[in-house]
Amino acid sequence: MTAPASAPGKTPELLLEVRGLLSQFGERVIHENLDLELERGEVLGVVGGSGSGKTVLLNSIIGLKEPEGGTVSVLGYDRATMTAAQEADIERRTGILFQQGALFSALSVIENVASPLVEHTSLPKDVIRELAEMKIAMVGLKPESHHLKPAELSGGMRKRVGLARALALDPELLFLDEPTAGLDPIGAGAFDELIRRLSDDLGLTVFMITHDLDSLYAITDKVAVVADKRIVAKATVQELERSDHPWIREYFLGPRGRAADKAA
Ligand SMILES: Nc1ncnc2c1ncn2[C@@H]1O[C@H](COP(=O)(O)OP(=O)(O)OP(=O)(O)O)[C@@H](O)[C@H]1O
Repeated sequence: MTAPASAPGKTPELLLEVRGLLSQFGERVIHENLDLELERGEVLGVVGGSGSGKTVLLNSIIGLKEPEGGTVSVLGYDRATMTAAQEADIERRTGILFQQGALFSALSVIENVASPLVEHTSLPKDVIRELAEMKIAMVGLKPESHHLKPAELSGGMRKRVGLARALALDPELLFLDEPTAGLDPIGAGAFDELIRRLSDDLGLTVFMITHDLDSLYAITDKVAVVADKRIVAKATVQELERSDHPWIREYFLGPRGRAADKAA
């Protein structure tokens, strides 16, 4: 069992605060009045139907999409008013694992993992190399992988390299976009375990978009549900199983949901 995200009686520290988010593409409204909070130490799963706006939400949080309304604060900085130095601070203190890994295809595994250290620190080359080697070991890859190029890796290995790179700068906040998509159930289970262990050992706060019910049961503290253009619920999976919302009921109490519950 993991410790609760915040001690009782203590005001939780919010690493992420989204208020009244409005997201649009032309006339098309994706989010309206969306609120979401993430406390330090929390592992949050983000679910929702296909096209419900999970990736657009992630992009609004990490600064890839400008919101049409509302506020987005990351690590206490308001995205709309932050300075370039504050934005760089966020970049240093957050890690992102994109769905396809987004590795540099021309670079080797170790060069990919080292790239944030090269960009954001002035550490000597040998120290950068050592730190990158450490992160690669941390995600369970062998030294033999160091010189391989992304095209020479399996899907699961590519995800691990992406995770090692996301962890390169020892982030406080980690964003994962469908980390187990495309992995077989055993590979996905191992990846879930890895993320939970890293979050427990390093005190990482995690925002994880997923379709994977097993992941939700295995590693999240809470799950936020994107539906009806907003977050309709943020609760534990056990609480969500008792929800009246039709999409949540179908998702958690349909045949797939029941199987994941049993396996957990
Ligand atoms: N650049 C864009 N221009 C226009 N519409 C977009 C753009 N990006 C996303 N959308 C629309 O926004 C909606 C939400 O997309 P989003 O990718 O966030 O969904 P999602 O919940 O992540 O879906 P999935 O689970 O299938 O990945 C979709 O209807 C999509 O077509």
